[in-house]
Amino acid sequence: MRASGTSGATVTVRVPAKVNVQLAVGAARPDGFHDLANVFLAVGLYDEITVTPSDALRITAEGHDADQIPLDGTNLAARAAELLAARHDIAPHVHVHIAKDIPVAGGMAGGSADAAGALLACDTLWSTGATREELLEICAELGSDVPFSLVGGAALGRGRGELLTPLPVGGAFHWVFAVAEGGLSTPAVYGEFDRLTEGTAVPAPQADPALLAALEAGDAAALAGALANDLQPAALSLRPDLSATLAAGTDAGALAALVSGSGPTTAFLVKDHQAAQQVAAALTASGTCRDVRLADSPAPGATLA
Ligand SMILES: C[C@](O)(CO)[C@H](O)COP(=O)(O)OP(=O)(O)OC[C@H]1O[C@@H](n2ccc(N)nc2=O)[C@H](O)[C@@H]1O
Ligand SMILES: Nc1ncnc2c1ncn2[C@@H]1O[C@H](COP(=O)(O)OP(=O)(O)OP(=O)(O)O)[C@@H](O)[C@H]1O
Repeated sequence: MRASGTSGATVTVRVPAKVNVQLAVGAARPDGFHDLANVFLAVGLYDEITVTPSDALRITAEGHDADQIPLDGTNLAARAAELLAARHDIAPHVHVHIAKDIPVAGGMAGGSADAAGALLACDTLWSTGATREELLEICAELGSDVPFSLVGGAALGRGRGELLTPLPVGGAFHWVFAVAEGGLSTPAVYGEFDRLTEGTAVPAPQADPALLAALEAGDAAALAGALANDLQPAALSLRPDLSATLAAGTDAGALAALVSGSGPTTAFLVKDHQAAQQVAAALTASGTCRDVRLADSPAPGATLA
């Protein structure tokens, strides 16, 4: 096994959050996952992952909600470092520092971003020579959303969301995010989807051509008309209070509103930065969320800082 230290070098990677502009969910598969047509869009809220050679694998975190993530081997960033190291016969002796800005357990793929960031940072630090395909394979092992965190931009995720096809985006889209009190467990939301659809024929998930065309054209009004999240009824069933947040944003002039992924963060598509300020102010005044964030899309994937 080769030593992992490279003369005190430090590598920093910046990784975006995501919103699912379409999340079409099929029936549960025998392995417990659901087949998806998952249209990911990376948004400009970022976590920053810094890795430094150390005498053992160590995780530290700072920033918003940093106290809510585990600092042991269950942290997805630690698992990413370990998986890459094991494949390349390297000792995973690295200090991974996570500067967190993506809401935790909010349906914005914060943990997935940290995993993709740690993977790219360690790969750079250790000069493993891994191909992009190998990194994507490790990402898929870490979680369904992790490949997209590496790639960024916009992409259609098939399978359980890990099989990506990049999508063209013809312009900038502006978003306001309302961060809810507490979090929602992703398996619990998929479980609630199963409960709500029990006894019905769940159709095979398909990407909506009108939504893909709106993305390609950079047409916010058309995208607003096509936004869809099959997990939204399940998230609202577990968190009925989110309806008031959705209403507060649409009443304030958002083009459209939806639950972000498995929630409980809610996402508001707006026309421009002025509308974003207006919707953000109304959401804050509504008292229906604990924080409000503005972000543009698309954003690049995991990038060396
Ligand atoms: C809701 C989304 O964020 C939308 O992008 C993702 O589908 C969830 O992706 P993720 O958090 O990376 O999820 P994973 O860590 O792969 O899986 C966590 C759990 O979510 C459920 N899960 C996840 C993905 C999927 N296609 N079907 C599922 O049923 C399963 O119960 C799984 O055990
Ligand atoms: N590096 C990490 N950052 C955030 N959460 C992590 C991390 N590692 C493990 N976790 C755990 O994973 C759980 C999900 O957190 P995360 O922020 O990824 O949720 P999410 O944004 O809803 O994910 P997704 O949108 O992919 O479903 C949390 O309960 C947290 O304790």
